[in-house]
Amino acid sequence: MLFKGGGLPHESLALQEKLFGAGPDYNFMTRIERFKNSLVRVQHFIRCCARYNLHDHADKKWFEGVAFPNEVSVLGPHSGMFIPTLKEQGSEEQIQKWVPQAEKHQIMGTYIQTELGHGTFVRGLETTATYDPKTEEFILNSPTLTSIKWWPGGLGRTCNFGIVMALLYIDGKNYGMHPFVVQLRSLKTHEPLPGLTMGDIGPKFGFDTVDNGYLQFNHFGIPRENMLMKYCQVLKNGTYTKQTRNPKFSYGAMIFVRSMVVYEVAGQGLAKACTIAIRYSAIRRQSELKKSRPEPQILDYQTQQYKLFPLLALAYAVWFTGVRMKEIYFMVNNEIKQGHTERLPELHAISSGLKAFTTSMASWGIERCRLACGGHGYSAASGLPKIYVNATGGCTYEGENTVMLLQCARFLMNIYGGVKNGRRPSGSVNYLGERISSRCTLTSEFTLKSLADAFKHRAARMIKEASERLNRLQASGNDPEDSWNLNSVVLTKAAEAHCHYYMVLVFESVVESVEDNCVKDILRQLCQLLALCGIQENSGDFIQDGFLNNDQLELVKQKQLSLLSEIRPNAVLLVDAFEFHDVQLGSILGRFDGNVYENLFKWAKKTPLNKPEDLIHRLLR
Ligand SMILES: CCCCCCCCCCCCCC(=O)SCCNC(=O)CCNC(=O)[C@H](O)C(C)(C)COP(=O)(O)OP(=O)(O)OC[C@H]1O[C@@H](n2cnc3c(N)ncnc32)[C@H](O)[C@@H]1OP(=O)(O)O
Ligand SMILES: Cc1cc2nc3c(=O)[nH]c(=O)nc-3n(C[C@H](O)[C@H](O)[C@H](O)COP(=O)(O)OP(=O)(O)OC[C@H]3O[C@@H](n4cnc5c(N)ncnc54)[C@H](O)[C@@H]3O)c2cc1C
Repeated sequence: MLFKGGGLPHESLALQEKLFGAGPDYNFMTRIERFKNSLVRVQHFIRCCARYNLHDHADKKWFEGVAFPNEVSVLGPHSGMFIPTLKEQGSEEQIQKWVPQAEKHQIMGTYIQTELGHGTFVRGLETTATYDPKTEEFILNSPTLTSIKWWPGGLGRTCNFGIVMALLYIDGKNYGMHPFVVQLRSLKTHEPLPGLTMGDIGPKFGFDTVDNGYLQFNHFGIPRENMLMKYCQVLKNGTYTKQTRNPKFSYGAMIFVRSMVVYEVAGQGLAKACTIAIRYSAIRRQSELKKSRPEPQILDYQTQQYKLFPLLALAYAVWFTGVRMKEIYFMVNNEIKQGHTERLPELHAISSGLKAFTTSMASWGIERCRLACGGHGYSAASGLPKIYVNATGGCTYEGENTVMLLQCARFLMNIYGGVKNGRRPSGSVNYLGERISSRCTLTSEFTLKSLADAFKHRAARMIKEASERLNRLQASGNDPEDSWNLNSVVLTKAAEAHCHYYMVLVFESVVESVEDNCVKDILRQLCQLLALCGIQENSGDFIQDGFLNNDQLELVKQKQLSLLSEIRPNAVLLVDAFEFHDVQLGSILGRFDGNVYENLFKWAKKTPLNKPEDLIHRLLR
């Protein structure tokens, strides 16, 4: 119950749907078959939403977890970006016009921003939307090869609508990037409309079930009413008006998805991988621990525990951080709706930083889980390759991770600069207003408070040093931009240290809030392990200014090792607590019943290469 909350009823409903549990094995399908299979599931999912009255985004998400296990659903961009952007950036009339159709899936949309030549640098996008007051239309055009839209999910074959980000031109003047609602395909024939050249961009590392696409505009007209006009308007005569609000509001869809990715992608992906690797390590026996004794479960090897338990602790930490990130998003977004925009920069910084920090950690962790499963981890039957390729996409989409860390660092530098000028920081950065203590309070007890304080010290010091280095670079004659670039490695490390502290702090607060003493003790062990591993892996950061000494580092190592034995008896229960159904895991190694070998054998016999096939037979004969 620590995890699922309201999710169980919707998962159970979805599990009753035969279509979601049955069908050919995903691993044996070609990309086209995977895509078709996914479309059949999408259609069934849409029918289920109507049948069970599923309207709420969270309810649908639980249902989707079973309907599209370990795949990214092509509905993701529709429900995660198209609808939220309509709601957040549309006027009341525009919301009334498009949102009900979109929610009933009568129109299917995506978010069309990235181009062949630019993804990261949004201000460098080239697609134009030129207003023509005579026809009261915007003319969308792709003026160059590099301006062709590239990557949007569902654009290739599925979607008939999209929100296109394009540069608004009126009377030759460039008003910057704006969102436009564009019908892409006929609602009758599903053919692309004249003036549009579009298709799928081809096979990828993962995301087989998503038709990421391209789109080239050839002077394509859309009605004036199709520019999303909540914050900016273009009147019939071409007059441009805008509310005196932050121009970065048009980046709102990205903040939303980044905030969700921490839980939905990093948290879920790593928790699934840990479930598979730890369950498997409990049934797999190998070698001898003691002569002439039965082979031990591989989970009894300390080295195996050392590989997996820190990842288990990380999975819990990322999960809790993801839940907190969602709460913060909805809280600040509500404030923004009431006109209070003060916390937008902090929301942008923390969502960018955590999206980058957690997807990188999860991606690395999932691969470690796969390696920990030995040979069978390399088989698709483990389910781990599929989890990895989908989760690691999160390091790139919605803002490449290095770039996101630099956005977080930019905010930290602003705040630290403000503190130097006497301003008091608040929220996630309030610690930057405190005096950095040089005294380390870590003792062999390793209280969660003392551990969190160590991460606070590290983050504050690294932010201070990044800021001072930036100033030094400028003082020695570099201009601000070059100074930033020459300091950017240091800046990303400072942003990571900030996010790391935030994650430890969230975990600590969850442990403190648990009432059941037994659960609290077990979670405390995990939280300690997370923090101690963080200290050991980054020990240079903690000893550089003499905060930790060698004796304390030795204590850290000792406690880490003793925690491995303490966590061992609960390890399998701790992954069972995530409550992933076998259907969601899609893994023979991670089966709940532990019946791995029999099912691996059955699975291998079904592989298409074992079927009679003329050409192969002839070539081999
Ligand atoms: C629900 C679904 C969940 C699960 C989904 C799973 C499936 C997913 C399927 C996959 C789906 C994948 C879908 C996809 O992938 S959709 C495509 C996603 N694309 C990106 O994410 C592009 C990344 N690039 C950018 O966002 C911008 O270009 C950046 C941010 C890098 C620079 O931008 P720019 O050059 O314009 O800015 P600046 O650096 O000069 O800074 C100027 C000022 O602006 C502030 N600033 C910047 N940005 C924001 C902001 N957002 N809110 C508030 N403020 C912001 C900034 O702090 C600075 O403030 P100050 O320092 O001056 O005070
Ligand atoms: C699976 C997937 C799904 C996607 N779905 C969508 C979608 O639905 N809609 C959509 O519009 N887009 C989508 N995208 C595109 C995605 O948002 C972009 O690929 C992403 O924002 C990264 O931009 P880029 O490709 O331009 O990377 P680049 O910016 O070219 O990154 C390449 C390298 O350059 C570095 N770099 C770039 N700029 C800087 C800088 N300022 N400072 C330091 N280093 C820098 C990066 O760190 C990276 O190492 C998707 C991408 C993927 C992989």
